[in-house]
Amino acid sequence: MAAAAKAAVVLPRPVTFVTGNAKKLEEVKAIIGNSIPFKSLKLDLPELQGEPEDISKEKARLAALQVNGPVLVEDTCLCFNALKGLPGPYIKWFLEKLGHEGLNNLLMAYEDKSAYALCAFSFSRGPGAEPLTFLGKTPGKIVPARGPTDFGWDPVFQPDGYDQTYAEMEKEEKNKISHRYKSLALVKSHFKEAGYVFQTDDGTI
Ligand SMILES: O=c1[nH]cnc2c1ncn2[C@@H]1O[C@H](COP(=O)(O)OP(=O)(O)O)[C@@H](O)[C@H]1O
Ligand SMILES: [Mg+2]
Repeated sequence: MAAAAKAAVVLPRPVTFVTGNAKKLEEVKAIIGNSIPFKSLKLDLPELQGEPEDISKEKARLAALQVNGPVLVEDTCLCFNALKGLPGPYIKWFLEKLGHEGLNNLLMAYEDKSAYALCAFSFSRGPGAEPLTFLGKTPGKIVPARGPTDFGWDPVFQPDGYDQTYAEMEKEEKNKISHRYKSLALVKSHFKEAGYVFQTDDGTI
């Protein structure tokens, strides 16, 4: 006989994906599709300093309190191996201040141009619940900017095994190999395994 079924965890409403970044939202929509019922909320949450996983978890705790329900948040790092993982979680400010050329210049003194993109999604079932974190990592290298400049450091990151930068790739192609795709694949399997049940607004399940 099969093991006794676990009681389903009922979530009071769809998961809210909290982000202030429209481009991230676009990718998350494309990758998640209909597999997880979610809506989005545009909110730029403060970020703790520290390790990527801890930053993401803390963001989820804050978001769950603000939304008063289940939330999904993410934090993305771009880590240069020659710089022992920096800029990492601080890439947003490095990019803002230095631009694509400045990011390349940071590596001028090093032969090693390798880097990795790291995405940390965290899911919290609600206020007070310990968030779960899912990490997705895509290795590549830092190159002089090529391609459209509409999303962050996409033009300077060339994933291993490709001649194109993230920016030059078709969106569907990026979404099949990206750090965000890999992290969301783990989120999706977690949802599948946990078998969450979503309560709709009118109280029915
Ligand atoms: O997949 C990506 N490609 C290129 N740039 C990205 C990607 N994901 C995030 N970024 C950029 O990297 C930085 C990561 O910062 P963070 O994850 O804190 O973003 P957010 O605060 O805008 O949500 C931001 O500048 C963001 O625009
Ligand atoms: Mg960040």
